[in-house]
Amino acid sequence: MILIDQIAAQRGDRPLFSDLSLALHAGDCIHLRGENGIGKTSLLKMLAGLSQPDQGQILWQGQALTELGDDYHRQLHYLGHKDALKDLLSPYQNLHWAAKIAGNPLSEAAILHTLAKVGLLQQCDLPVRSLSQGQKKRAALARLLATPRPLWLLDEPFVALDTAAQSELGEWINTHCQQGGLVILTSHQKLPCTIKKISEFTLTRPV
Ligand SMILES: Nc1ncnc2c1ncn2[C@@H]1O[C@H](COP(=O)(O)OP(=O)(O)OP(=O)(O)O)[C@@H](O)[C@H]1O
Repeated sequence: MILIDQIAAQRGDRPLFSDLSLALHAGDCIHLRGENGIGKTSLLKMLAGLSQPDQGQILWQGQALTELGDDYHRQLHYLGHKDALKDLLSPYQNLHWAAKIAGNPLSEAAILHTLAKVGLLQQCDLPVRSLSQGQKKRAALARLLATPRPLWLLDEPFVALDTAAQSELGEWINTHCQQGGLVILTSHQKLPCTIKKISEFTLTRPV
């Protein structure tokens, strides 16, 4: 599904990684690990097609990301450290507009159903800026459930979530992988045991 083919990247004079290769398949859940500043977010952004490696290439279904452009972006959900929510809009409006802009408009019933799943029905019309950190995270995670896409790239998705919400996200990840999706996530936290099958990949400093 994804082939990372001998990529190298550096920030300023400092190499982040070099000669990094990895093959990831449908159904995989990968926990990308490594110390602070090692390059996990940088790698996730490259996998999301938001930045390019300095050397090597990343392939999706055999085609280079650089050739696929927007076709590739429609295959994935990228949840970064910033939740990519419009603060003045409500969770309902955020979901409505995100789906519409992505070309997959959602019905009112579908939006409310999704917001109920992430536990935000009561807050669905409040501006996001008035929500707690955990509620904001739930509003961002709603996109995963609202629009099915095979690849989930999740940067610290468990931060700010309470224990129950962490378990639920673990179940969604589990189901997604069982249905042939691919999940690559970073986390410095202990992962919920609801994720049944997960492989670790640890980034280390280049020698
Ligand atoms: N836009 C940028 N310009 C310059 N340096 C950057 C940029 N983005 C990241 N870096 C540097 O690249 C290195 C890797 O950062 P990155 O965010 O990928 O690490 P990380 O492994 O995700 O860390 P953490 O576990 O702390 O989240 C850091 O030293 C960071 O300062």
